[in-house]
Amino acid sequence: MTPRKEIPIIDISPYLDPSASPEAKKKVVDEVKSACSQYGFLQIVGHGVPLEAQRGVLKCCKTLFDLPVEQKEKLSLKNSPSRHGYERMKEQVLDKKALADDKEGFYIGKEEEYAKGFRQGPNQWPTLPLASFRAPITDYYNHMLTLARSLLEMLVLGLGHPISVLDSFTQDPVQNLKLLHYPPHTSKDPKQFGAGEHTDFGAITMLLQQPGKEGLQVYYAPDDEWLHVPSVEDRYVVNMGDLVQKWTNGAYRSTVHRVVNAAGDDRYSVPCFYEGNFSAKNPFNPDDQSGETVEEHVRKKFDSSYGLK
Ligand SMILES: O=C(O)CCC(=O)C(=O)O
Ligand SMILES: [Fe+2]
Repeated sequence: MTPRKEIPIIDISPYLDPSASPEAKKKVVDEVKSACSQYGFLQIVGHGVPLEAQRGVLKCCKTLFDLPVEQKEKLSLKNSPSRHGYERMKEQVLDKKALADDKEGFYIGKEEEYAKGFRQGPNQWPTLPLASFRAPITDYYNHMLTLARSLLEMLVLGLGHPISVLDSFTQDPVQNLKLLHYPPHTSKDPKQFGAGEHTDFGAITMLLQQPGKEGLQVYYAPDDEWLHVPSVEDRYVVNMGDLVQKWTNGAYRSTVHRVVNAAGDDRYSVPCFYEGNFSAKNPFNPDDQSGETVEEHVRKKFDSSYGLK
């Protein structure tokens, strides 16, 4: 019997350690490259994000989603030109062949003073004490920016590019946290998912799951099977979005995945979507400047999943 496939688990700490040898760093880059080519997904440890920051953001999920629904509705993403804020239960349809997603969510981006456009504007903060929401969220957001930068470096190095190709792409980057709450499923309809089948829209996603609360499934085409991803404290799941697949001509894959809440009770998770500079075209290949910008691509997919325009 062939062993069951699993998403590779990679310790990236040698890459982050200034005193590690070039060989040790290259080994990490090679492992990341191989996971992105075969699965489009990896699990990472040794990532440098403090445990308190991870626990803090998961606690914010409970704090936010426990608020009365009227209070959450006041923060609807539909009120915000930048589309920050609250997604009510069953508001998003990630798979149009399935039922609406059995989840609620809350988007937080970089705090801007005024509305600049899609994904770039002020956040809609709930009325909660600074220390119980905005402060831990902001701290976590900044850790994600640092992690994204390191991951992107490994991705470009894996394809033989110098790190400098990232210079303009990582300038003023758009990045969004999404707090997610999956209640226990009440429907037994086989078309009901917590999150329907989809690929992520942007560049890379860094996903934090509530430890022990499983639900993420990744489609592995060679075996035509869904791989169940474990949920282990201090381990991130990283995946490539559509843009990276397009920019690398498929060398790194953007893989279909979905969520079925297997926890038996509430499940919280926090994906962080790193999109990069919104006017970028192809940071992996400066000669390929055809096609859409990051903003055009992400906006189209986002709007379609919420039935906006
Ligand atoms: O909650 C999860 O485990 C994954 C969520 C996801 O795939 C997404 O929000 O794009
Ligand atoms: Fe996703």
